[in-house]
Amino acid sequence: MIVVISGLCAFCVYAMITLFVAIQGALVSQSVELDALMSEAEKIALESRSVIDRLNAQGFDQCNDTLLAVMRRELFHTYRVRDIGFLRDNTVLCTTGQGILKTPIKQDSWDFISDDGFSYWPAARLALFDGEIVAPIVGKGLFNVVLDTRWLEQLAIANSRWELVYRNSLSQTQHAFGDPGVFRSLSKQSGQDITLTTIYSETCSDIIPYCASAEIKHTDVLRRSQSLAVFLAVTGLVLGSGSGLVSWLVLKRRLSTTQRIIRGMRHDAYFPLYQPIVDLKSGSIIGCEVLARFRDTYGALYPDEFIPVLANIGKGWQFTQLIMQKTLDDLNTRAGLPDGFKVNINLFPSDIAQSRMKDADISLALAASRFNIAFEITEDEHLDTATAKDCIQWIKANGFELAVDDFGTGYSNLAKVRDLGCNTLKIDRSFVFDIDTGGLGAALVPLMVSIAKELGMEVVAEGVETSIQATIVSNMGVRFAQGWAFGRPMPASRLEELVRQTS
Ligand SMILES: Nc1nc2c(ncn2[C@@H]2O[C@@H]3COP(=O)(O)O[C@H]4[C@@H](O)[C@H](n5cnc6c(=O)[nH]c(N)nc65)O[C@@H]4COP(=O)(O)O[C@H]3[C@H]2O)c(=O)[nH]1
Repeated sequence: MIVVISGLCAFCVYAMITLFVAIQGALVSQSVELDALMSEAEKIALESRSVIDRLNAQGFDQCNDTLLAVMRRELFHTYRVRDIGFLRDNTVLCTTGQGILKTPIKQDSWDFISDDGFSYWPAARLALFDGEIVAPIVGKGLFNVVLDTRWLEQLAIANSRWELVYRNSLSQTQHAFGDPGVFRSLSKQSGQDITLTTIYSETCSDIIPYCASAEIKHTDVLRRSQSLAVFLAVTGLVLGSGSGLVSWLVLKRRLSTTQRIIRGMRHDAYFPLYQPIVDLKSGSIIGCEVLARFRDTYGALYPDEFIPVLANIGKGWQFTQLIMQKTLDDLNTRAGLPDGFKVNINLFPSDIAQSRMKDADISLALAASRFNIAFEITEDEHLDTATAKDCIQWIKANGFELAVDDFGTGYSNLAKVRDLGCNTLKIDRSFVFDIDTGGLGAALVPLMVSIAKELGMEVVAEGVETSIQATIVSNMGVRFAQGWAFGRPMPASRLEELVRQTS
């Protein structure tokens, strides 16, 4: 579902961007085409008006062969006039196309008249060269001309509706050519307007009293450019499915964290780091806590991710043995670490509850090592069983120490700690982090210290990040501490170096 949604989202975003680009492109080409339309309209208007003015200036008052010859010569020299007519009293008497008319044609009254006296018939129906055509006519005095608008039609914007209007000195407009009603008269001299459905442009000429406008629907922008639509569809599909694929891979990778954690056991992904434990009085490093790390080809995972999974899938003991063995391999050869150096190793509650530790080869190897091994356990209901108690007895009888981890959180309480016969109490870092600003720890740590002393236990403060915190917990009677103030979890070689420096 996420894959489909993400693919669709990517497709929509992409489609919107492409549509926006296409609309901007359409707007630009609409303006260019409109300018070309206007320029052609200027040529038609100027040419037709000058033909009419020249003929009127020659003083003919009747239609004869001389006039027809003059009219035909004029027609011959024009590009944008198709026919010239001579008329009197609104009746066409002769035309360049048909000569002197046997039956003169009564001219309809004009649709509009310009400020300088030119009459217009924007869509006249007329017989021309034996055919009936619809063409604009303009006339003044004794002459009118049929305009050749084929260039205009060719220039007209495909799929766009467009209109050419005459604008008089009072800014009133009259339809002259194209699709009636398109022109809206934006208040500016020329302008553009994009609405939700259409793209509209208009421009007015400085030379002739005409304005041109064009309008295209957004949907037609794509229809107009079929190749753009195909491009949009293909690349959109590629992008949409690509994005879907990426989310699928991310999802798959996430889902397979458990697989990575399991595979990591076989592929040597786990290794231990060591965090120093410091004697606050002397400042020397008296031991370390073993903290597991995970790294495979996809990157690192942290204990908060893999420890609960390992516990859930029943791989706790296998993992504990692996870390113990690596710890021994790492530390045994480090001459810089003194005999009796304290090494704290974390156990899963199940390692004890199922008595895994008892008589295991790795437990015996640890017992035989030159280090003072302490097992860190978090108080847990499973430790109340007879099997667990038997295992704890075995642990103590074999010279190991027990430390209660994260004291003050979860199930831990002092009565149980006393019953288990723990040697060390590790105060959880949540009591330390705000101890210098009078947090909960400021009140509770002295209490924990005094009870631990009564029970004959050592106290380690976890998560000491600053020297101020170290001084405060030390003043509260805490003897040992662990935290970034003394070093982050580090490789054995670095630990050995630090021990040498501080001893
Ligand atoms: N904010 C802060 N954090 C500090 C500071 N100093 C140390 N820490 C972090 O606090 C955690 C202390 O270990 P933990 O309480 O035993 O808590 C451990 C432990 O319960 C468990 N764990 C780690 N390694 C093992 C292992 O090998 N076996 C088992 N069973 N559990 C392990 O995972 C927990 C988390 O381990 P990490 O992520 O390594 O986190 C470590 C350590 O990196 C500090 O000054 N400030």
